Amino acid sequence: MYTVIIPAAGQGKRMGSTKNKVLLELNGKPIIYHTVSIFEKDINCAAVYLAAREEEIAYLKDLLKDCSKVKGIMVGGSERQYSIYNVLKNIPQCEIVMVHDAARPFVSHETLQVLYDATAEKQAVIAAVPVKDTIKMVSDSVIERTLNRAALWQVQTPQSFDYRLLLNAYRAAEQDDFLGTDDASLVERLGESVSVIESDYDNIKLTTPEDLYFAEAIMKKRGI
Ligand SMILES: Nc1ccn([C@@H]2O[C@H](COP(=O)(O)OP(=O)(O)OP(=O)(O)O)[C@@H](O)[C@H]2O)c(=O)n1
Ligand SMILES: C[C@](O)(CO)[C@H](O)COP(=O)(O)O
Repeated sequence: MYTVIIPAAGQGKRMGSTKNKVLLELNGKPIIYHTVSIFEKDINCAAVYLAAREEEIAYLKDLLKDCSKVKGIMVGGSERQYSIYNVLKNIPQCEIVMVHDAARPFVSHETLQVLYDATAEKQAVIAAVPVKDTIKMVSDSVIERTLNRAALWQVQTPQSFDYRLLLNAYRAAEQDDFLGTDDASLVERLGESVSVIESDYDNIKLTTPEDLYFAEAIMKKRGI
């Protein structure tokens, strides 16, 4: 069984909304509700912990009161990494811990199962998809070089780890004042190997307003 940490304490600045984007509704329910519901239904998930903005904790507790796997909602920090760390260091010890963005409400049960099985063998495994576009490094509007697309993956969450390894990685990042944009990068800098499993292109992060159109399309396709 695994524990999942769901960071939900962002602001959604790039979404341009007046409220935290994970509280915006899709099909009559807040995005965070859709995300938590996936883990509530996942047979291998034992416990769900959320990082939330202090002023939204009471609302989330009420919204998620029927989700029996939600064991705690803790206050987040000013950066995604700080939000996750605050939860990670306050949850009961477990074997496998996953981190999944509240803003990714379309992760599939198949991806969760593949990640879970892989983490039994490897200590760090993340969901990702092969990059579809050609990616170039640009400096001052001039191309420096074209990267080898065959080696590029666009990383997502869930990111799944041996609990001790992730805790050590977060502690080391704090000590070194390192701020990463995902959890794997904290483990990578310890020199530990992180594996990738192929997820799917529906597992988008709702980041900018146009992502809401894609979300509508994904829900329509799934008959939600
Ligand atoms: N201080 C923060 C920042 C982000 N997150 C969470 O981390 C996930 C991924 O972050 P992102 O998509 O960047 O969300 P925001 O930080 O809200 O977006 P923006 O950067 O546009 O403000 C989201 O579920 C978000 O709620 C968090 O828990 N604490
Ligand atoms: C963890 C993540 O979802 C992987 O794509 C992403 O890096 C979150 O970063 P953001 O900078 O908060 O969008």
